[in-house]
Amino acid sequence: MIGSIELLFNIFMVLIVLGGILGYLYGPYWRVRRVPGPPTIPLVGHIPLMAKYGPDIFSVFAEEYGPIFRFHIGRQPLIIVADAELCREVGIKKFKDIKNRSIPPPLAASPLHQKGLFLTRDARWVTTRNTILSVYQPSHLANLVPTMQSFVECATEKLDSMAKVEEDITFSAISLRLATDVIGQAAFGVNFGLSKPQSVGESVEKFDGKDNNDDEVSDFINQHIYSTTQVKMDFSGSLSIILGLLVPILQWPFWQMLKRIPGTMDGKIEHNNRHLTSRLGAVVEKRMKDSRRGSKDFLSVILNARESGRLSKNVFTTDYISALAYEHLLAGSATTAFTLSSAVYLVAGHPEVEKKLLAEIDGFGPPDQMATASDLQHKFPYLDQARLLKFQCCIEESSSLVIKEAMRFYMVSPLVARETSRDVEIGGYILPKGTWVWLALGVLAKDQKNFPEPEKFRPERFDPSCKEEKQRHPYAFIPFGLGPRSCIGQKFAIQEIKLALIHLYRKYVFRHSPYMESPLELEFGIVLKFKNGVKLRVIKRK
Ligand code: HEM
Repeated sequence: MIGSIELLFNIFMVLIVLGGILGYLYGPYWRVRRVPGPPTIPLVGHIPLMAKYGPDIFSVFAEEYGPIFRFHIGRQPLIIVADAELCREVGIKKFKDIKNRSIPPPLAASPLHQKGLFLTRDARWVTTRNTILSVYQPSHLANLVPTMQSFVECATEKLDSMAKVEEDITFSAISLRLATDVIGQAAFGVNFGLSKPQSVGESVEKFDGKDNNDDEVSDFINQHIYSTTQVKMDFSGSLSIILGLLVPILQWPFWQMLKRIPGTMDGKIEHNNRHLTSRLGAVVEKRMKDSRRGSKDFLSVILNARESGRLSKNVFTTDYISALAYEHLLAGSATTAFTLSSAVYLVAGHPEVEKKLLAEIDGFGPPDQMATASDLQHKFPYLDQARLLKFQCCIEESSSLVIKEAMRFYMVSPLVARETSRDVEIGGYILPKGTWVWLALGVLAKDQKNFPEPEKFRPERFDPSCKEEKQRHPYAFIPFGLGPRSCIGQKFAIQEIKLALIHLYRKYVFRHSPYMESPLELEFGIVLKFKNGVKLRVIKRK
């Protein structure tokens, strides 16, 4: 009798444990099961498809399942929104119920990444965003033009000699160095010196307060690159990240264990991020002690606000400030560099676009005349359509036909993550609190309803006087996201890219390298990048 009670008890316990496991694995799916979606492989979901096809897979699923569908990263369902009007609903109309971002598994164990603006939530996000917004006001950005311009000149100084020897340049590497330097100066007030430090303005400071030692700088940049490239959404990441994708509950304990084991990928990531954090901490502390820091860079603006008593010192602790400054480096370098490289690559393959662009840039004035912020806005209709956009209330950012089309063609950030903070209805489905809702900006940009012949590079499709542009949904093209949570660095990035393009095309034109693959191969981590870089031949203009 006692034996059978024990047996029953054991069976009951096993059932409870099994029920718990099943509930844990299938609970998230169950809550959104009414949203259509492709069949999934238990445990792994659609991760293999993402690894194989990258974000293009979302266009295929959008055709099959409609504008809102389920996609599974391991056990975690993502509700993918692939329609301009529904994106407006998520990003703007229902913003108050969907204002935070979900934390993707690769970042779940990284305090460095989680303390930035991107992943902060609710009240902390509001305070932080409001504090740093001043750095992105037009007047502040206009003051940055000479700094950006001098970095552009330094970064492209060697092109003359490259043109003479007719060798390939890896343009994507040049643009990454340029974008990193620009954001280093604007965010930290530090010249990393990647684009040749000696000729850049007087505000140059030494990295970490030490001599501007090349090894120090390249170490820092390598750590930065390592830290960003480890953020992966497939099975090529560290063991704790893979567990985070499959069974998130195990990520934290495994991370705690694995990070202590030298030689493991987790150990390397921890070692790298610890160094990075301590370097950033050193920069922050040095600036804290500097009574004459001014308010030119982002770091100083936050420190000034903190000291003025406008911000709670508990909110802006050193580690949060370091994370914010670091995030700027992260968010501002790879994205801007990718966009600049894709624009130059695409123009190199389209002589008719190049011809128009050159005519406009040559018409601006003598080669040594530097464009001001106002020139950038008003004097480059093909490159810059600010004048025309003034009347378009829906697209708040002025940007160029060429840049816009390049951003549409290769959308660097094809997915934007959000999370519901209460039950909310989207597209006819009730999404419970805590649902991960991801906006598929990349799918919108290739939707032929809004962009006929989407595989053609045609900047004129953005001309405000053309039928295509007039008929397009106002939120069909949102490479910087939308609503209150849209990209804070949008104007900063566009200003830098415009300055770079004007400077480059005044002196050079570019052709595809015969050694480069066609079409370009892309890789997707958290943002898109070129798998093998962008290799070009540079030709000096007469
Ligand atoms: C071509 C360049 C860039 C692209 C395509 C881009 C794209 C994006 C996108 C799509 C988002 C998410 C928006 C949303 O959720 O609606 C975002 C957010 C963000 N970006 Fe950018 N970005 C670029 C450059 C920059 C630069 C230069 C900076 C910094 C100087 C920056 C800083 C940020 C930050 C801090 C956020 C989070 C904003 C928040 O949550 O309040 N980005 N970006």
